[in-house]
Amino acid sequence: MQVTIQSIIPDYFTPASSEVWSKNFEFQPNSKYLVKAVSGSGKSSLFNFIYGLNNRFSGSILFNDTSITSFSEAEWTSIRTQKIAIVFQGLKLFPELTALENIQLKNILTNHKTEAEILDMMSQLDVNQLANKKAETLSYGQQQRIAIIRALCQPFKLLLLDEPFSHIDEAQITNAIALINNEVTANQATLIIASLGDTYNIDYTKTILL
Ligand SMILES: Nc1ncnc2c1ncn2[C@@H]1O[C@H](COP(=O)(O)OP(=O)(O)OP(=O)(O)O)[C@@H](O)[C@H]1O
Repeated sequence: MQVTIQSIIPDYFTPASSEVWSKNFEFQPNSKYLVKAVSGSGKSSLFNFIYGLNNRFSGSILFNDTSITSFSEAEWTSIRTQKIAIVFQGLKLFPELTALENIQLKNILTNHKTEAEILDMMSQLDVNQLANKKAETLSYGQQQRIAIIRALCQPFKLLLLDEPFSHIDEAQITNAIALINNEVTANQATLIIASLGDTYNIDYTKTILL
């Protein structure tokens, strides 16, 4: 999916000069981007704009050739189930649900992965033994790995990851990147990772500064 941003500026803060704010930029289909941002430069805002959770900006965002302001709530629901997957900086897991129940939330709607496939993904990230534990009982790094797997258990053409590895050790980051790369390729999707500084070992099409 092509995502075009045209002269976007948040309504509620004045960003510093960057390669994104106030500029025109196209995130191309089947491409990988690192968005490097210092804290407070607005990367969570950018992701919330693209995900349709926050419309407090001027300028335009287009998916392929369609402005996102034209989407109805029903269309956004469909987009968030079928087209865009996300790992929020704050993860947004449901604390009372188990790890597996959290992962299944969108998968149940789309039948994208079998339970065996999900458990295999969990074992690749060494969280399979946590499947039946409530999310609130897991460490933050374990929750991050659950949130990553949840994002991968739906169809998507765009995967947004907001500091997804901040509490994960090197070995598990390597495993997570392998899993993410596989699923991005299988879905023929665009990947956008936001990071405060780490670049990770990913074959980016482009790194942009926010
Ligand atoms: N809903 C809001 N209303 C008003 N100001 C906001 C709102 N959300 C964010 N801001 C402000 O906008 C700026 C960017 O916030 P944002 O969370 O997008 O940055 P960020 O780069 O993701 O930050 P961090 O990496 O520290 O989480 C900050 O100055 C923040 O205080």
